[in-house]
Amino acid sequence: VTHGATSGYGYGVLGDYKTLNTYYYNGWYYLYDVTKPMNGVIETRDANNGTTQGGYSVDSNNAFTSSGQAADVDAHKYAGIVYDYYYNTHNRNSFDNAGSTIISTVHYSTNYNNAFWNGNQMVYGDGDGTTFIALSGALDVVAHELTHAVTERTAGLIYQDQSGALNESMSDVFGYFVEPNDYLMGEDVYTPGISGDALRSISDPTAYGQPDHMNDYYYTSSDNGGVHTNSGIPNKAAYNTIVSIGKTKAEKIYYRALTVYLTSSSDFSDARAALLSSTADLYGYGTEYTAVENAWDAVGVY
Ligand SMILES: CCC(=O)Oc1c(C)cccc1C(=O)O
Ligand SMILES: [Ca+2]
Ligand SMILES: [Zn+2]
Repeated sequence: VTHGATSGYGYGVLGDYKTLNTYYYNGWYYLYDVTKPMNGVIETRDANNGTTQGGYSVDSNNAFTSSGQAADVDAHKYAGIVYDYYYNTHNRNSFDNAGSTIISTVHYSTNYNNAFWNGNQMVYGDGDGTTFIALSGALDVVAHELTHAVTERTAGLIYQDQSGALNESMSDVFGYFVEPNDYLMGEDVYTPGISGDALRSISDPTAYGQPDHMNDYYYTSSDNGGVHTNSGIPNKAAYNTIVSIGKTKAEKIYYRALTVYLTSSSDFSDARAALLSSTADLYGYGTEYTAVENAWDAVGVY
């Protein structure tokens, strides 16, 4: 065969075996997934500890089994899982709902305890080995980053103060919806030497220094007005909503709020209103509506 879709495999950041959608071309196998509907493509690249986009992640025998390939394996696999979540659950075709290619770059810089969406692609550091290991090794982190892209193309929540904290919260909340086995964020790649901890918790934001009530809103000029701190307040409201109406209904109202009602300057009170409008649209003014009111009352947002 000259070129085309192939099935490979590899080991992820935690040493776990996984199959991969790859592409054979001219003697090399690429982390390039063409199996998605509507021609959605997922491609994974390797910066090789530089700070450029890097070149395609390739392998000579379709077995991505070296330690240096683990971050590539997970970035690729998990981007595919997040694509599938948005398509299967919300009928959204990639972050722009137009099938744009989802690009990830791993091994960005050195000892880089960070992951981000740069406006065009996801970028993952390797961590310093103490605070983080390679950040693409956590599905909720990948979902968090790709949700920044979805938010950017929908509500466009400005990354500052309350709209910025909402931006962060949407990424954490969809990180939960994609990986609903716990209410923690980043636990799989955070502090390898400490078990049971996480970057954040949506069930108890205060466990990691975040407020869970407006009375404790953190006014600061750093971190774009504390967007990674104040996200605890809408995160707690989301947790309250999930516990009372269940994940299936909660993810529908959150997706509708993000894509229909929220705008770039929405604040926490606007988020409450957007979620109530979404709930009314989908389920009426019954128990679900009351549950969302109670969820936001409990965090002091009206
Ligand atoms: C859960 C993923 C996450 O929070 O990634 C970030 C990290 C690790 C550092 C700085 C910013 C971010 C982010 O994506 O907001
Ligand atoms: Ca998690
Ligand atoms: Zn974020």
